[in-house]
Amino acid sequence: MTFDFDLFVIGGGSGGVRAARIAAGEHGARVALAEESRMGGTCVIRGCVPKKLMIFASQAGLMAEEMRGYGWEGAQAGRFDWPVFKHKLDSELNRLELIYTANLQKSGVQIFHQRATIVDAHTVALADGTRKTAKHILIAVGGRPALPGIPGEELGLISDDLFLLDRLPRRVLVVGGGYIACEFATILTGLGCETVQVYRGDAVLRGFDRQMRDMATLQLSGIGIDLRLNVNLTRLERTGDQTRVTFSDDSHEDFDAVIWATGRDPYTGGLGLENTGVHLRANGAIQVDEWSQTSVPSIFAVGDVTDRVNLTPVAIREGHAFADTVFGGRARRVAHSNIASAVYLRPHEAASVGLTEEQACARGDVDVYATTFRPMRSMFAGSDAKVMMKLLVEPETDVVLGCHIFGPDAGEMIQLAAIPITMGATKADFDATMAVHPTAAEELVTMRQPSRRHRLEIPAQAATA
Ligand SMILES: Cc1cc2nc3c(=O)[nH]c(=O)nc-3n(C[C@H](O)[C@H](O)[C@H](O)COP(=O)(O)OP(=O)(O)OC[C@H]3O[C@@H](n4cnc5c(N)ncnc54)[C@H](O)[C@@H]3O)c2cc1C
Ligand SMILES: NC(=O)c1ccc[n+]([C@@H]2O[C@H](COP(=O)([O-])OP(=O)(O)OC[C@H]3O[C@@H](n4cnc5c(N)ncnc54)[C@H](O)[C@@H]3O)[C@@H](O)[C@H]2O)c1
Repeated sequence: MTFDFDLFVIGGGSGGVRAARIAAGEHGARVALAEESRMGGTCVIRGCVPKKLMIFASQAGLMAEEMRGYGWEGAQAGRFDWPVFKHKLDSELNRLELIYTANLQKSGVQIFHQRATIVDAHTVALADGTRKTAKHILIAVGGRPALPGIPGEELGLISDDLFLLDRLPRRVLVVGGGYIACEFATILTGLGCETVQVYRGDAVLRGFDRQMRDMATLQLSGIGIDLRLNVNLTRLERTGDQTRVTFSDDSHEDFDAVIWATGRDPYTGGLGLENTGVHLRANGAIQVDEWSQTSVPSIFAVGDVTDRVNLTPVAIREGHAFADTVFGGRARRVAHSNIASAVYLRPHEAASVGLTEEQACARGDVDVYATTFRPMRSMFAGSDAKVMMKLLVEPETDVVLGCHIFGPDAGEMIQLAAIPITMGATKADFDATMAVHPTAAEELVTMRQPSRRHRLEIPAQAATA
């Protein structure tokens, strides 16, 4: 049977673009890619990139405050001009989008700027009605913001909208306690919006190390966010140009904007998967094996649509491994353990790799080397901001199971700590490493004694059995 293409990729985001470029450019496959929106996907257009630029923009007030502590009398952030920033941001995203498109073209990928759906195991339908056949189909359609399912939810904004606003809201409510909610609340308050963040749990960043969650929770309030914990919303209504929010205790308040940051769902609806027999998980994510292959042998899926670890570098690795395996004759799997990540808060970021203290305790014995301190940089300026560094070590093997850093540029630090930890480094390897002085990161190689030792309690019956 002959096909129009060796590979048809649906979705021009992190995973899809990498897979298409490697399959076509390095392995000589005939590749097509369909993108219904802008090339680059979530990360480039409405995620990591614009978000990080906004984080940088948002830190002027904190920097001015710090500099006043260093003797720069009267240092002020000045007035933030959203239209000026927005214009620059738009130009930057246009530039990146063009680069992504050009790189695909240079690799020989045929691009269709339209939505694609699946007709059968080897056929894709484009929005203009044409059909294309391919030996393999790669689904890399990503995710979409999830709404909480309450009356009036359509009156709220989603994360995509933040990057499109004509003007910033004066008073804004951010709902959620995950990566997006915490980063967005940090951005908005830093840019001068009166920011309320509500979260239904007792500490933000569920899934992260508890001690770090507590520090992040404290910091959000410390930078001026009105953070309210153990709170839910029950309804949204329009009142003039305001959005009226009713909370779970029946109180209500008006905001210029409400932003949902209540998670993301795999974007599998309306994709035609019912025509194929591709198995989905309960949350709509595409079920794949270790090779990113679905239950239909010719169809593969990578990135957020598979809901494994929803981060850009993971989608890129999965796309690359797929292309090498299927078109390059080089079987490659992606290890989904020890994946480092960072939450870009200000002034201190929260960054992690490996097990949390809670996970390590549940798994077995663990020695915790942890320190919290005021770093010289902020202490001199008169700030109370504390840094936390933590290494979790398995006593029997001395292997470092996890590392957690809450501090300035923790994202940069965790990237480097992730290398030895991925290699299986022991605490002795960390100890043998000479410190770089004076840095905050030197604590990672100078913590001598465990702060606490957790030992797995073995039930008496099991111990004597
Ligand atoms: C606000 C925000 C901030 C983030 N920050 C970070 C961060 O700092 N670090 C990090 O690692 N990750 C971050 N992420 C997560 C990261 O963006 C995703 O994990 C990553 O983009 C997933 O890549 P993907 O290829 O799976 O999907 P996407 O990048 O979402 O790409 C999917 C593409 O498919 C297109 N598409 C969908 N359906 C169709 C169709 N039927 N036909 C044609 N095209 C289609 C979409 O338009 C989209 O362009 C962030 C996410 C958000 C929302
Ligand atoms: N810095 C980064 O690397 C970065 C930044 C942003 C996003 N991301 C990726 O994108 C993914 C999605 O981010 P996210 O913040 O949307 O998801 P998330 O899963 O991290 O957080 C969702 C939050 O919404 C809350 N929530 C869910 N349903 C709710 C409801 N009905 N009412 C009230 N609260 C509710 C949850 O308790 C949770 O706090 C992340 O898991 C991450 O993988 C990464």
